[in-house]
Amino acid sequence: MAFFTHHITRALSSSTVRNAAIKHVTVIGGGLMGSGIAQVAAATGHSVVLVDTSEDILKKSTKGIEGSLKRVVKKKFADKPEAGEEFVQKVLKNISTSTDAASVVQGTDLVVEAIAENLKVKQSLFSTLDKVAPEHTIFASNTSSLPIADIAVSTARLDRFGGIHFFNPVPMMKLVEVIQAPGTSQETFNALLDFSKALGKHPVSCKDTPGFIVNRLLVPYLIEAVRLHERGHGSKEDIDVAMKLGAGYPMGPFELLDYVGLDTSKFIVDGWYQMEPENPLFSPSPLLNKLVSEGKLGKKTGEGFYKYK
Ligand SMILES: CCCCCCC[C@H](O)CC(=O)SCCNC(=O)CCNC(=O)[C@H](O)C(C)(C)COP(=O)([O-])OP(=O)([O-])OC[C@H]1O[C@@H](n2cnc3c(N)ncnc32)[C@H](O)[C@@H]1OP(=O)([O-])[O-]
Ligand SMILES: NC(=O)c1ccc[n+]([C@@H]2O[C@H](COP(=O)([O-])OP(=O)(O)OC[C@H]3O[C@@H](n4cnc5c(N)ncnc54)[C@H](O)[C@@H]3O)[C@@H](O)[C@H]2O)c1
Repeated sequence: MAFFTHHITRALSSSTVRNAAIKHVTVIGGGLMGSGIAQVAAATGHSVVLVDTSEDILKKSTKGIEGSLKRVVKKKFADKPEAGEEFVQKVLKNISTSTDAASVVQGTDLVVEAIAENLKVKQSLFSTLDKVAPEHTIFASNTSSLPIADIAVSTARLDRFGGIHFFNPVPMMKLVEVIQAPGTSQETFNALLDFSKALGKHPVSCKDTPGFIVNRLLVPYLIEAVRLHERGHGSKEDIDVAMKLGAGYPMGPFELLDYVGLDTSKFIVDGWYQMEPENPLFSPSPLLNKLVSEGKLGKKTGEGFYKYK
């Protein structure tokens, strides 16, 4: 069995990794992003514990990771399928799973949080973990749109708290935005940059500004595509084709929204509306709200703007 339930005792005690490179990583949230982050961390030799709320979800996460790894090795080990299979098994052995975050952070150097895009839920998680995680453990959020400082304030380790924003699909997307909040120490920031590089990613530095770099530009574009369609000015199919063939995007805006997840997209737009209520771009979108209320959350549920079944 490639995946095993986490045992609290670890071979390496927390004190031996103090000030050393990040080796043990706890990823909280085994959805689209957490699974991808766990996968690339394990594939680059880190020991990873992946945490979610139920064994059923974690089973789905591990199945997804295995499927994604197989896609990766199909290319990387095209001429050596046996070596590819060996690599998959080696990576899977680096990942254990747990439903109890507080009990597994003891030996961790870094906690990467990738749970729902909801400030209160993220604060509650970090506040709990702050009381049990070792002193040296760095906390980082993969939030798409929330200020890192607002999440960090739930802990007493502002200096060891930063942002690490990955892109979907994590195994394919090279970029990581590393965010230095006002309280983030230079040491923590450097550790997150080094960790991103160790994953084979290309980090860019970013201040704690809403949407960081990519989403500051991407969110207005995506939501404006929905508005354009809601106004009856273009079908979603034509808008998608237009942006792929006319602007060179790999996916059209509706395909990308489905790929990101409509629940996550709604969380982001609603959050920005609260932040900037005078900006009509972020006012509630009837179409987005309808799809989410119907449980049509995009590719992950089999239907969003498009059907995938
Ligand atoms: C309203 C507010 C919304 C805001 C949203 C913000 C969200 C967030 O904060 C930021 C983001 O992430 S923004 C989002 C940022 N993201 C973007 O913008 C993404 C834009 N899209 C793209 O870059 C491309 O379409 C893809 C790279 C996804 C797929 O490439 P493609 O060529 O179009 O199509 P293909 O034929 O399917 O795949 C080809 C091969 O790629 C490989 N592979 C693919 N997925 C894999 C995986 N999961 N695992 C492993 N491997 C994977 C595999 O080898 C596959 O070959 P296979 O033989 O089929 O196995
Ligand atoms: N989807 C994207 O394209 C994308 C890209 C970059 C960043 N993000 C951000 O990453 C985070 C996760 O997004 P996602 O798309 O992976 O969401 P998702 O819905 O696919 O997965 C979230 C997972 O977190 C789990 N979870 C929720 N509360 C939890 C808790 N208290 N403890 C443990 N697990 C918990 C859920 O069960 C679920 O499996 C969000 O903050 C989102 O904004 C998303």
